[in-house]
Amino acid sequence: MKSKPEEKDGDRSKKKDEDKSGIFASCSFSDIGLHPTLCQHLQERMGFEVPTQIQAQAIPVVISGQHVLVNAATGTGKTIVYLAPIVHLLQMYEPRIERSHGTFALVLVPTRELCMQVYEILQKLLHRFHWIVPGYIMGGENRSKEKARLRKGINILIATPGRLLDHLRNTSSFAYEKLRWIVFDEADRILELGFGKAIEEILDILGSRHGTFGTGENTTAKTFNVKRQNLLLSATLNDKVNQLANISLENPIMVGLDKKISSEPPKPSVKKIAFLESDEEEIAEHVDLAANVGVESYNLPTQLIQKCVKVSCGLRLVTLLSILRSLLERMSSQKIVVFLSTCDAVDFHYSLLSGFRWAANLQATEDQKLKFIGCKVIRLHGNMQHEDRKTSYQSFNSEKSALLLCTDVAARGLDFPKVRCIIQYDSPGEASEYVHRVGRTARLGEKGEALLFLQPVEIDYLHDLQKHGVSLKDYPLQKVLDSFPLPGQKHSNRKLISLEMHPWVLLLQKAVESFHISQLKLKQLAKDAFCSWVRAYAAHRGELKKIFMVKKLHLGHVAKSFGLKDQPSLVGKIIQNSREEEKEGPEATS
Ligand SMILES: Nc1ncnc2c1ncn2[C@@H]1O[C@H](COP(=O)(O)OP(=O)(O)OP(=O)(O)O)[C@@H](O)[C@H]1O
Repeated sequence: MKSKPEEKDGDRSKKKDEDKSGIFASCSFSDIGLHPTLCQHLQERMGFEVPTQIQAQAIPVVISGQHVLVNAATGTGKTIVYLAPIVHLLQMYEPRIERSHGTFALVLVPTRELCMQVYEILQKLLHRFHWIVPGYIMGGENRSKEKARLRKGINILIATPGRLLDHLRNTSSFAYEKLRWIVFDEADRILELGFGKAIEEILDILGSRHGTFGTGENTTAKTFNVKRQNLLLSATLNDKVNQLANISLENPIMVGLDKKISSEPPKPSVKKIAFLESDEEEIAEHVDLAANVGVESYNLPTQLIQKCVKVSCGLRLVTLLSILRSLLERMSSQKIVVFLSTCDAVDFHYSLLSGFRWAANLQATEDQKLKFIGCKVIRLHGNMQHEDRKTSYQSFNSEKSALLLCTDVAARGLDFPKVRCIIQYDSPGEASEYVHRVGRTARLGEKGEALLFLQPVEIDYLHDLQKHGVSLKDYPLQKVLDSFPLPGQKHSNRKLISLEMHPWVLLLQKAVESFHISQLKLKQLAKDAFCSWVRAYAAHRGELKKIFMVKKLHLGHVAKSFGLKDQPSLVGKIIQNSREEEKEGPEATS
């Protein structure tokens, strides 16, 4: 580490340029057919000098009017892939479209946060096209205000599926006769969240289900003469995308980045999904992505550093605390996201991490202790009040340095700037979820690090990831623990000892337990979190059940990971139920 600063900076910027060269295309926005005003706006007001590779490949296809499925790595600019062509085509309408004409484009997203994010980008994009009205509708918002906005007219509408269906059924003034585009952003997640039936009903009402496009069949009294174009976008392909493609796309074109990223201009990676001959019509009705992609090798950002923290259950909490502290000491200004499996677990860790004060000397008075986590701690999950959820989202967006504790509600699509590290404290389940979670960092060629916590009994999960081309290095835990100063001990004196007996671990565990004792509310949160965590663990599905086996859990150690000395009593029942369910077959995730 003795290199001259100038060399280091030079190397760094060279490395950064190399990282970015695989992301951007060597053409301009006007080369791919966008209107000059829009190109100028993208460049000058939004700071997008050139299109990303996926934008260069997909935008011309979207403009051509065909149904499209876009598959590209996280953080490569898929939002612009659909918003820019829609704005481009809508602003060309002669005479100009008006608000009262109703909705021309509908964008369906799985979460409220993504709804707000897409809406904000759309607002920016429409700056020069003031006559096109954007809007959003989503769960948690005031229905009557939404009704009023729909009555006035929203030309490009961003929506979550439940609330959209609600308005389609109950808001008679919602005008969508001119609907031309339906976009599914993070398509598979919409189905995973259980919106499958809602989507089918939405497509039926809108007359946009496969086989009924624009015919008015199965639709309400409103008739449709407009040519429809449906678009699906996701960083991962799986059965759910397949399912949605089957019901919503007609002869789709699939656009995706080549797996091998090079600095060459983008090769067209556009393929027509194969359809069978007409005598096999019944089968030909279905797009079989699974057959096209096999076991998909996921596109992960090449500059992303991925590591696995192998640690037994009883040491999980102190390990998490130590890693967070080490990360924040390494770089005081940075953003970190920690994914947990349940809302209760988020609430418990939020209370602990935002309140826990510390001094290496255990005799220190409260006044002498400092916050263990020296940055703002924010939580985000689906059981929070709508307004609190909004505040958390906005706050993590704008903070320079913060720690976000969240469930998978933040796993998809969210584009928080400058997130440096993703910690998957609870495992993600499907490999595709791993990809989306880590995708909140290392966006658009930026640096990023991802750490996955696994217990020694769960190590087979790494093989599961490997099947999808994802491989992780070991996290140097011992080294990190050794780096913390202890009263009366010099760094160099430390011997290699087991993690359980590591003096830093023992000291920290003791401090957490005494903090716990002093906080009555925390104990209840810990108990609730413990129970829901075990329930979620027992709810792993399919093959994952063989890796995350609830009967292999040492419940005393699980309790310790929530700072509890004993395991709460309710848990015996949960285990018993889950074992019975294990015999009966998979259960729904909690
Ligand atoms: N051409 C461009 N030039 C520079 N920045 C861009 C360009 N296009 C998009 N971006 C920026 O790239 C970031 C990632 O874009 P976006 O959120 O659309 O990615 P994504 O592919 O949809 O990711 P995910 O799969 O996680 O949803 C955003 O901050 C966006 O503003």
